[in-house]
Amino acid sequence: MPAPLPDFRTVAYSRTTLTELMIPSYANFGGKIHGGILLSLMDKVAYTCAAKHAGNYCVTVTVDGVNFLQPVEVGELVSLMASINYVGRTSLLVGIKVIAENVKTGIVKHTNTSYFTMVAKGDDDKPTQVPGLILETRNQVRRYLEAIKRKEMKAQYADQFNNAKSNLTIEQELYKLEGERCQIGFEL
Ligand SMILES: CC(=O)SCCNC(=O)CCNC(=O)[C@H](O)C(C)(C)COP(=O)(O)OP(=O)(O)OC[C@H]1O[C@@H](n2cnc3c(N)ncnc32)[C@H](O)[C@@H]1OP(=O)(O)O
Repeated sequence: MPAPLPDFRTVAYSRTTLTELMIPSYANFGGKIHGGILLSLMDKVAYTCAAKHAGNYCVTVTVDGVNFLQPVEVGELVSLMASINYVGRTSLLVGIKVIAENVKTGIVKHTNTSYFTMVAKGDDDKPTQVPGLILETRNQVRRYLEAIKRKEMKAQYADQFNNAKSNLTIEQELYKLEGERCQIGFEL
């Protein structure tokens, strides 16, 4: 029988940093690192952090805030710092900060901060409860509260967008295409 999970774990318990050298095979035709490589590394560090907190395998459910703000170059050292910002019953929100360092100049750039929602799965492959989170600093409390706000606002946005989509009629909104860079290539 597996050992019972503790009721609560600290943020520090699962905090994870992954550092990887950007090698030439990671580059796109323009010589910069593929976004997909960075996404894959982000998924890896999110998984490690979430699984460590949960004490179980986890799956990625949603990814928020992926904006590649600055290109990453071959030869740079990319570090991905992940920590648990929030826990629900079976879900965890992992915040990931990505930085890239030029080893010659020492210049460090912040390339993005993203949020991965992961869900812990039990041996039956069903979502399973995760330990609660012990918040030990004001920053951890702030991140937890931000995560609650993010969840509330996402739910509101999803409702509003679904509503707007179901009320959308082409005839009423057609005027919005004026000035857009598209042409209607059939008879409406
Ligand atoms: C493209 C890829 O590579 S995907 C990579 C790997 N990812 C996967 O395989 C995930 C596949 N998806 C799944 O297995 C399922 O949809 C699950 C486990 C994520 C959710 O299963 P469900 O049957 O909907 O479970 P349930 O309704 O109990 O929700 C479980 C948790 O997920 C959360 N959840 C479900 N959908 C979402 C969503 N869209 N956004 C945020 N959280 C979500 C729920 O809020 C709940 O969290 P809580 O327990 O903390 O309150």
